[in-house]
Amino acid sequence: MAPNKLNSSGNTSMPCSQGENGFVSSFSLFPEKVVQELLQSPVQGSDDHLIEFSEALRTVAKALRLVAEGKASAQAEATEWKRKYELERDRNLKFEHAEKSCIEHQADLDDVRTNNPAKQPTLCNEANGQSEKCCSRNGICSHEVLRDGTRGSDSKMVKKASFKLSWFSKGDQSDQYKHDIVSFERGNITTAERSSKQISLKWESCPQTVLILTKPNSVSVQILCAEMITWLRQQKNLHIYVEPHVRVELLTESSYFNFVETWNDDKEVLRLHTKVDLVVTLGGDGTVLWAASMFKGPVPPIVPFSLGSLGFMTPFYREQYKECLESILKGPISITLRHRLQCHVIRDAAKNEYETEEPILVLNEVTIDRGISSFLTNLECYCDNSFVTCVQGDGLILSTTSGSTAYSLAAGGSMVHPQVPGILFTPICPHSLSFRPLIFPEHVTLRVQVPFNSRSPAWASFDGKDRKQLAPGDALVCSMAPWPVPTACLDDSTNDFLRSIHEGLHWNLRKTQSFDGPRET
Ligand SMILES: NC(=O)c1ccc[n+]([C@@H]2O[C@H](COP(=O)([O-])OP(=O)(O)OC[C@H]3O[C@@H](n4cnc5c(N)ncnc54)[C@H](O)[C@@H]3O)[C@@H](O)[C@H]2O)c1
Ligand SMILES: Nc1ncnc2c1ncn2[C@@H]1O[C@H](COP(=O)(O)OP(=O)(O)OP(=O)(O)O)[C@@H](O)[C@H]1O
Repeated sequence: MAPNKLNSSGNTSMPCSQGENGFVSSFSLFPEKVVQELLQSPVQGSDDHLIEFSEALRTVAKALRLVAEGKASAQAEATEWKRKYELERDRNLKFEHAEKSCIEHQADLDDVRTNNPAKQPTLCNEANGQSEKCCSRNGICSHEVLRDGTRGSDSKMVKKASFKLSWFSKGDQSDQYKHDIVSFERGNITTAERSSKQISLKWESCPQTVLILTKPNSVSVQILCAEMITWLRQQKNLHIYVEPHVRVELLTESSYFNFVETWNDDKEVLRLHTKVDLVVTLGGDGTVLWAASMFKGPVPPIVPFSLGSLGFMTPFYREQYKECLESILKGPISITLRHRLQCHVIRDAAKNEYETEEPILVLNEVTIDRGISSFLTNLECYCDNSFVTCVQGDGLILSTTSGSTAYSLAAGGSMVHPQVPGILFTPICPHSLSFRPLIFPEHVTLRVQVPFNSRSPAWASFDGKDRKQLAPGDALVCSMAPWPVPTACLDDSTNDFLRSIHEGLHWNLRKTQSFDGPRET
């Protein structure tokens, strides 16, 4: 440390510094009297005195240095605390902001769900630089995935295509959404004019990436898949994704398919919705279910081609795949937003309701049944914490309206138009003469609990797969998922639905009574 210099008046200029936040002068650390004595006492001529004085100065300097160092570290600590505080404060501000916008967004969603016309959102679309309100609860926020561009196989940056969803009704030119809740004018409660709300998807930028999913172990499907990929690449210059095993099959056939892309692990599957503009399924209903199960969040529009057996949800014919795809890629597309159920298994050992296993999304239904046990199931059911009933029989089906024509139908449930938002509550062979199926509104949360006095465990299965055992005390909680599956219509939601129950299930098909016969008198 540099020796202290005497200033012009013989005073020692002691080290002191003004730090950025008011670091005090060193002198104020000592009693005024001592400092004055030190500074006033003139340096005596005698060596002893000089030595004594310089010793005293050294001691003071050391003390000051210690103080300064102590102050500095205290200062550094204070600065560090201040930095941490500012970081925490910024984080809290961000969180509050996010929470506030989430509350606003939820309010928007609630407004949408209560069909508040003033709040009808139109989907976001950053492609043309407009930042509009967020999408509806049942829509797909195309802007949410637009941010991620990806590199195509030719290493060109591929942006996700943007699109807009709108409601339109055939007769009415405007696509304004008509609110269909009751309105109250002059004391008369009336239901607003209902409009056929067919949902339409309009591309705002060209789709560039297609994922093709195929039913396994089918030669005819493999042949069509190779042909369709070749056409999409040569005529439309699209990026194509397939499942890993399909890419291996294609390359075995010809190295031409080297441009086809795939993924390496489940983490990449979770990001698929940020890359894929359109999904094409080649198979039956199970392939559509398989396609939906690959998306744990937003689902790109799905174009199901019928190459299965029944094909209830697969309206497109393989023979006209070129015309179909031309029209789909050009748009607009009539789509059916097929609601999904989000299921959580809550184990008895869980500490609280939020400690659940990974949520499972189903497009058809979740069933809770007796499995291989020969005993009746005994399931306690609640709707929003209100007791509903106790199911004693083979089990219970909680189904979407899309799944109303699947297992639920076989168990005696009603067939419901897939655009109707609701949850079907259908018992499987109930041992009771009075148990009729129910349909709940889409906003409820259903809970199925295995009571502790149940003679055997129950089993849950999701779209017919992934069976999980439910021990006494375990529960399954189910509610509407926020991400529906948008499937393209050949005509529109209603005509496609009617065609599938007529052609697929031969609903109410009977010989017509002959004209001749007794007459009314
Ligand atoms: N007793 C039954 O009817 C029964 C039993 C088990 C599963 N299923 C259904 O099978 C579905 C799984 O289908 P998969 O193809 O993976 O298995 P799968 O191959 O066993 O097909 C079962 C049948 O259900 C039909 N199906 C599937 N979803 C349908 C829907 N939404 N509407 C009308 N029919 C539909 C399929 O076309 C198929 O013919 C389950 O979600 C369940 O609904 C039905
Ligand atoms: N890409 C896939 N990977 C693995 N399994 C699949 C895939 N696609 C379909 N599956 C399964 O293969 C089975 C048969 O598929 P799918 O249901 O489409 O054909 P299908 O039964 O002949 O037709 P349908 O369901 O219309 O009667 C289903 O259980 C389905 O879950």
